[in-house]
Amino acid sequence: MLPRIAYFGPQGTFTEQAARGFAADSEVDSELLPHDTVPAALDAVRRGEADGACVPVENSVEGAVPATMDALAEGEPLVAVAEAVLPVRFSVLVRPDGGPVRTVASHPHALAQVRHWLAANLPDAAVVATTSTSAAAVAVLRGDYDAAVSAPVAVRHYPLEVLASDVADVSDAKTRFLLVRPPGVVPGPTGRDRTSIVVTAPDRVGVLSDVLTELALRRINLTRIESRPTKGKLGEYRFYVDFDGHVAEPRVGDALAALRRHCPRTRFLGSYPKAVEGSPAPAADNAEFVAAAEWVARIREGRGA
Ligand SMILES: O=C(O)C(=O)Cc1ccccc1
Repeated sequence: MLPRIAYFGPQGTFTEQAARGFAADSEVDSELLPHDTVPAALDAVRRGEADGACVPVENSVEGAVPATMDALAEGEPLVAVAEAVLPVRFSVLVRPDGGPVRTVASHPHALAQVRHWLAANLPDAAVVATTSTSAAAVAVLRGDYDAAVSAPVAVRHYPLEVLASDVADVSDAKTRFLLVRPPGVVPGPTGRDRTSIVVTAPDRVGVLSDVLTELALRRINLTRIESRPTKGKLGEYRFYVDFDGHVAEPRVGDALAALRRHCPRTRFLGSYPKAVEGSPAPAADNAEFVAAAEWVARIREGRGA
């Protein structure tokens, strides 16, 4: 389906593992193209150099990945067609000839997830943020830092040694990744789908409540809401909203139309199968929406009351 998949790299990131999973599910052999930042991976798709991009979107311990959220809300629209959830446990990598560990580098999300481990095991090491976990491994190889908190696969790509493996303050931490591509025909509903949108709320009383009420009225289960500043006016926010259901379902379509009336700056970020079983499948209530729409149609056609 997507012959060229850009991903947040370089080689050996957790995102590469997720991209490999998406590639394995594809009917075609996909080429995986590493990019050093999330915006660079997304821009490769916008420029037509890749057919899709795999990016991290949120983590069960650290929350949203802001770089992904901002880059999906701005620029040419991209739409998610699949998600993956991976367990996240880290390896701490050092140079084989390395001496004492004075500096430890990694992606801020990784560092936040091993804070206790670092305090207990490398209390004197200075902590340095890098663009990704594997960028940290590359920097250690170069001699910039002494240790990298990396994905376990990174050691297959870089000649480093494992100082510690299976490192995580929270043992069942998970990260969610999206596969996005330019807008096209939305893959059909599976009965266990998620829809993602980003809403820029006008500055007026009750607007967020209006948005959430449109979902609640239709018994649509909200699965995530995050706010980020628009970077324009102080106090102006975007809301990233995920909920159960698919745009093809009447009640989801109704809700989206109603939301858009409250917030004309609403962007559709995709309807795609959920990677994890969560709340009940939303299909059960669609029949009510279809029956109600048919009733109105009959009235309009003079066939009922
Ligand atoms: O840097 C990586 O390896 C990523 O893919 C981002 C990330 C960082 C920390 C946990 C999960 C994903």
